[in-house]
Amino acid sequence: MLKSDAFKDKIVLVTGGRSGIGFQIAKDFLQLGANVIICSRKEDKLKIAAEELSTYGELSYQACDIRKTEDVQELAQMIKEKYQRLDILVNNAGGQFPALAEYISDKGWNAVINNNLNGTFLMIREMANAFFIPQKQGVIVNITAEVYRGFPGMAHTGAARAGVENLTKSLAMEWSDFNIRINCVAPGIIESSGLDNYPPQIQDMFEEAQKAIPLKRFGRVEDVSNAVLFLASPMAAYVTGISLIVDGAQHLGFDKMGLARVLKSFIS
Ligand SMILES: CCCCCCCCCCC/C=C/C(=O)SCCNC(=O)CCNC(=O)[C@H](O)C(C)(C)COP(=O)(O)OP(=O)(O)OC[C@H]1O[C@@H](n2cnc3c(N)ncnc32)[C@H](O)[C@@H]1OP(=O)(O)O
Ligand SMILES: NC(=O)C1=CN([C@@H]2O[C@H](COP(=O)(O)OP(=O)(O)OC[C@H]3O[C@@H](n4cnc5c(N)ncnc54)[C@H](OP(=O)(O)O)[C@@H]3O)[C@@H](O)[C@H]2O)C=CC1
Repeated sequence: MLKSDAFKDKIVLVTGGRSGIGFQIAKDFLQLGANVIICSRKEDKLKIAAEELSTYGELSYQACDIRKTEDVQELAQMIKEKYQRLDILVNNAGGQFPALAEYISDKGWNAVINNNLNGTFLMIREMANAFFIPQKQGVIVNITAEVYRGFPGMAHTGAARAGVENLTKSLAMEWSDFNIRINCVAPGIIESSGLDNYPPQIQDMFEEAQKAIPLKRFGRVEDVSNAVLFLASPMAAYVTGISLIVDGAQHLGFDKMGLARVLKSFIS
C-alpha cells in the first residue's frame, strides 16, 4: 500500500476520468493527496463525476476531445493558469467497437485509430511541450489493452494499442534527456462501465469467459489503478518504456478467437 500522502500536491491529469477505470484512477490519486484534473467529451456526465470526485480532494474538470488539438491546447492552458505545472499524465480515454476486420469501414477504422492512437499522441505531445519538457520532469502512463496475440474481433484497436506501445518505447528513449518516464498499462477484460457498450450476445458470454482466464475472473478497476499508481510513483523511478500487462494471465492462456467467433455467428 502506498502512504496516504504518496502523491501529495502532485498535479495529475486523467483523460476519460469521468467513468470506469479513469474514475477509479482519479479517485485513488485524490485519496493519495494529488490535485487531479479529469477530462472527457460529454460535459454533463463529466460534471456529475467531478462532483462525486471532489468529495475526495482537489478536483478540476474540463470538457476535451483528445482528438482535437484546440481542445487539448485549451486544457493545457487551463492547467497552466490554475496549477502552473503538470506532474503526471494518465492517458486513459479511448474505446472501440467489436467488428470483424472485413466489415470495418474507412470511417470506423479511422474513428478507432484517431481515438486510441492519434488522440493519445496529441495529448502526450501537447502536455510534453507545455509542461514536461520545460520542467525537465514528468511521468506519463498510457492505458492500452492486452494485445499480446493481436485482438481478433477488434483488429482496429489492436493496431492502435500496439502503436501506443511502440510510441511509448520511442519516447522513453527520446525523452530520457528530459527526465520523462513513460510506460503503458495493458488491461485484459476489466469489469467496468466500458463493458456496457458491448451487445447483449457478447455480454452473455462473459461468465464463461471469466472461467477461461487463468485467474478465473475479469479484472477490477482497482487492479488497473494499482498498476498506474505504481508506475507513476517513485517506486518505479527506474522503469520506463514498458507495458505492464494486468490481465490474470489472459495473454498466455485464453482463447482469443472467442469474440471473433461470436461476431461470425451474428452473420451466418
Ligand atoms: C466469447 C466472448 C469472449 C469475451 C470477449 C470480451 C470482449 C470484450 C473486450 C474488452 C476489452 C476492451 C474493453 C474496452 O475497451 S471497454 C471501453 C469501451 N468503451 C468504448 O468503447 C466507448 C464506446 N465506443 C465508442 O465511443 C466508439 O466505438 C468510437 C471509439 C469509435 C467513438 O468514435 P466516434 O464518436 O468518432 O465514432 P462514431 O460513433 O461517430 O462512429 C464513427 C464510425 O465508426 C463506426 N462505428 C462506430 N460504432 C460502431 C459499432 N458499434 N458498430 C459498427 N461500427 C461502428 C461506424 O462506421 C461509424 O460511422 P457511421 O456512424 O457513419 O457509420
Ligand atoms: N474495460 C475493459 O475491459 C478494458 C478497457 N480498456 C481501455 O481502458 C480505458 C478505460 O475504459 P473503461 O473505463 O472500461 O471504459 P469507459 O467507456 O467507461 O471509459 C472511456 C472514457 O474515455 C472517454 N473518452 C472516450 N473517447 C474520448 C475522447 N475522444 N476524448 C476524451 N475522452 C474520451 C469517455 O468519456 P466521454 O464519453 O465523455 O468522452 C470515458 O470516460 C479505455 O481506453 C478502454 O478502451 C482496455 C482494455 C480493457
